[in-house]
Amino acid sequence: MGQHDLSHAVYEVDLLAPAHGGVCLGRLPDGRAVFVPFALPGERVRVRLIESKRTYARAELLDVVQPAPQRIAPRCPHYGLCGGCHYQHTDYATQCALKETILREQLQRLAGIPDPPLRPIVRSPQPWNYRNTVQFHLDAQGRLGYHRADSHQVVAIQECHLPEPVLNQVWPQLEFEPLLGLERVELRVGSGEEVLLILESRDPQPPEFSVDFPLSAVHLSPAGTIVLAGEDFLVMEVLGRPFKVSAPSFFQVNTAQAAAMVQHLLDILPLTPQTTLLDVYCGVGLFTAFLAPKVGHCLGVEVSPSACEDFAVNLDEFDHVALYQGAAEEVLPWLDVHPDVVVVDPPRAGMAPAALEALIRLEPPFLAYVSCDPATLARDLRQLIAAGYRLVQITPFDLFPQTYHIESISLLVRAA
Ligand SMILES: C[S@@+](CC[C@H](N)C(=O)[O-])C[C@H]1O[C@@H](n2cnc3c(N)ncnc32)[C@H](O)[C@@H]1O
Repeated sequence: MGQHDLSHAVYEVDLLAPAHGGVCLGRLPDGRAVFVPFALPGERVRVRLIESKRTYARAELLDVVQPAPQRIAPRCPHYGLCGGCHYQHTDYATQCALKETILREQLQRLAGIPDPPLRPIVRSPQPWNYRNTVQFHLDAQGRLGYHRADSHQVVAIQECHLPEPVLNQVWPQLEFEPLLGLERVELRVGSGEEVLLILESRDPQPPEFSVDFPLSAVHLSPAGTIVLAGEDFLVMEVLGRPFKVSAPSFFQVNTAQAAAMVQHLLDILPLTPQTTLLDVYCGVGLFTAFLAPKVGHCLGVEVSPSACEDFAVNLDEFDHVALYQGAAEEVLPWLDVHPDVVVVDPPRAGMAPAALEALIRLEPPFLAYVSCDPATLARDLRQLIAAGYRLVQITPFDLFPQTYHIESISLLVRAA
C-alpha cells in the first residue's frame, strides 16, 4: 500500500487500445495506464480501481458510458463473473481483429520487431462449442464450476457455450458429493463422440460420482492412474489420422484448428527426404506424424511419460522416428544432431532459457515456433533474432474464440 494506492477510486476513462489478457488500455487523469476488462477500444467507461501501482492500474468495469458499435450482448449469463471468457461482448470478426492488433503490438514492443510480417488470423470454423475438452472445479456443494477471473473462487455454472455439444449433454448430469477434495474434473470427447471423464485429486482414493451416460472414467492422483470405467484414453482424429490420447496427455482443444495448424506447417516448412526434423514439445506426436513421411530422419522431445507412450503408439509405423523422453532444457544441450528444420510448441511459459540457448547452438536453418502466448513468444523471438534468426512470417490461429488466448505459428530462418 503506497501513496498510489487509490483502491476503489472511480473514474470515467476513454479506452484507447486492446491489450494482452482480454483488457483495454485507457489513461487515468494522472497519465498512468489503466487496464479495463470486458470493454472495447473507442468506448468511454466508468471504472473502479482494483489495483494501483506507480506506473499503471487495473480496474473493474462499472458501466459503459458510450459503447462501441461492435458491442453486443453476451450469450452466456455467467459472462463477466466466470473467468473463462473475455470477448463475448463483441462479435467474432472484432475478436479476431483484436487478436491481430494485440499480437502485432506484443511483437513490436516485446520482440523489438517494428513491422511484424503478420498474416491474417485463421478463424475457427466454430466460434462456439468448439472445445473437445473442458475442465471444471467443484464448489463447496459439489457443483461444477469455473474459477472467477483472477481468483480461485469457484463460480457454479448452469451453462457454457464453449464445449462441443456432446460434452454439454454430459456435464450437467454429473453429480458429486460435497467436499470431495477433487482438484479438477475434466471431460474430453473423442472423434467417435466417446467421452472420457478425468477426476484429479491429491487423495489416492478414487471419489464417488454418478452419471447416466456411457463414458470412460479415470482417477489421476500422485499415486497413479486408476481406471474407473471403460478405457484410459480417447482416439482423436486429425486430417483422417487417429491419435491415441491418454488421460494425462496434452491434446489441442480445438480439433478443426489443430488440422489447420498441421496443414500450415506442411505448407511453410521445406521438407525433403534429406531433411532431419526435430519436433520439441511434441506431445502425442500430432505434428510429427504428418511431417515424418516427408523427411529422412525425425526426432521428438517430450517430457510427459504418458504423451511419450502415446507417441510410441501413434508413430509406430515409422522406422526413422526417434523420441527423447525428458525436459527440452535437459535433452537439447546433449543432442548430437544438426537438424535442418525444428518445430517447437512449448507450453504457455515459452521455452526455458537453457532450452532456447541449446536450440540456438544447434543452428537449425529453419524454425517453426508454435505458441499459445504472445508475450512469451515475443520474449523468445527477441533472443532468436539477436542470435541471427529472421522472422519470415507469423500466422495467428484462433483456437480459443470468446477468450483472449492467441495461438500462432512463426517461421524463422537463420542468416547464412
Ligand atoms: C502445447 S503442448 C504441444 C504438444 C504437441 N505439439 C501438439 O500439438 O499436440 C506442449 C507439450 O510440451 C510438453 N512439455 C511441457 N514442458 C516440457 C519441457 N520442459 N520439455 C519437453 N516437453 C515439455 C507437454 O507435456 C506438452 O505435451
